[in-house]
Amino acid sequence: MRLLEGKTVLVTGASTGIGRAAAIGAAKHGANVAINYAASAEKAESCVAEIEAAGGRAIAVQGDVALPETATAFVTAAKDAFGRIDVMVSNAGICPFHSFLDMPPETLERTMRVNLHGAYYMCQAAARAMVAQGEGGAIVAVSSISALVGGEFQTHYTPTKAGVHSLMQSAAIALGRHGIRCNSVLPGTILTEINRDDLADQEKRDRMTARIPLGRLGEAEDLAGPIVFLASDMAAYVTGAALLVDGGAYVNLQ
Ligand SMILES: NC(=O)C1=CN([C@@H]2O[C@H](COP(=O)(O)OP(=O)(O)OC[C@H]3O[C@@H](n4cnc5c(N)ncnc54)[C@H](OP(=O)(O)O)[C@@H]3O)[C@@H](O)[C@H]2O)C=CC1
Ligand SMILES: C[C@H](O)[C@@H]1OC(=O)[C@H](O)[C@@H]1O
Repeated sequence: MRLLEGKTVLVTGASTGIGRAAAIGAAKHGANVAINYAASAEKAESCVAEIEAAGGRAIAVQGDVALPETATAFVTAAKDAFGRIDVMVSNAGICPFHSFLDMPPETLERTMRVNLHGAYYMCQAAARAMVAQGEGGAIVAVSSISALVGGEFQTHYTPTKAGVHSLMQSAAIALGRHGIRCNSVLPGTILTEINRDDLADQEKRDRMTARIPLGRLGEAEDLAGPIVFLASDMAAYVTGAALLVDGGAYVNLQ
């Protein structure tokens, strides 16, 4: 069964990793897909090419999500290309690992602007278009297990993920009357570009893996199904929810 047939799905940060897997997963379920990226034009175009090669339709739009104008331009481009907006997957994010006591203010501020402000602007722009359209919609934000637990070298990052989780809860209330559902996924540790250097430390990698009841770190594709589900009418009565996709890591205290 194709869960997103004829819908337009927008995905931020879809040149690589979770966003790319979500975009390709949505296209496999029949969606027309608009992807945003910041720097990786070739990878974004290869995502579009992969979708088109499988018979789908996709466009790539460059833009820094930290800027509010990127959100309006992205939503406008998607609407121009496909005629409507049904789903926003707010995924773009950065995690420049750094110790707390000497955190450079610019690293803190950039992480906040990309991860939290970027999600805010994108979800707001999509919601405005959905309200104007008058047929509801779905927003899925990629938060993190890090919304619930800390990280020594992520003191600038984990608050942004808690913020995204909270944003979906408040937006669910604000947008319920318009038939717009707002949910988040909370990935555990997923092998992508964002943690390639961090997980080059084999001892850390083994330690992280040992905590996971399902016995392995995640792959970007592990998020595609949960995101497509929350975006689809299968989740018609799900809003304000957060779905852990972590192989069981969070519940494994001892
Ligand atoms: N990997 C993990 O373990 C986990 C990841 N997450 C979250 O998943 C999301 C995706 O990360 P992941 O796939 O792992 O990492 P990747 O580094 O593979 O992907 C990040 C994506 O975000 C884009 N991006 C970065 N900065 C900007 C920006 N300013 N404007 C627009 N796009 C931007 C990148 O595009 P470009 O390359 O063009 O710059 C890229 O497409 C993030 O929000 C992250 O916090 C959550 C939990 C766990
Ligand atoms: C980038 C990290 O490896 C990753 O990001 C998250 O949100 C997870 O909690 C992991 O720490």
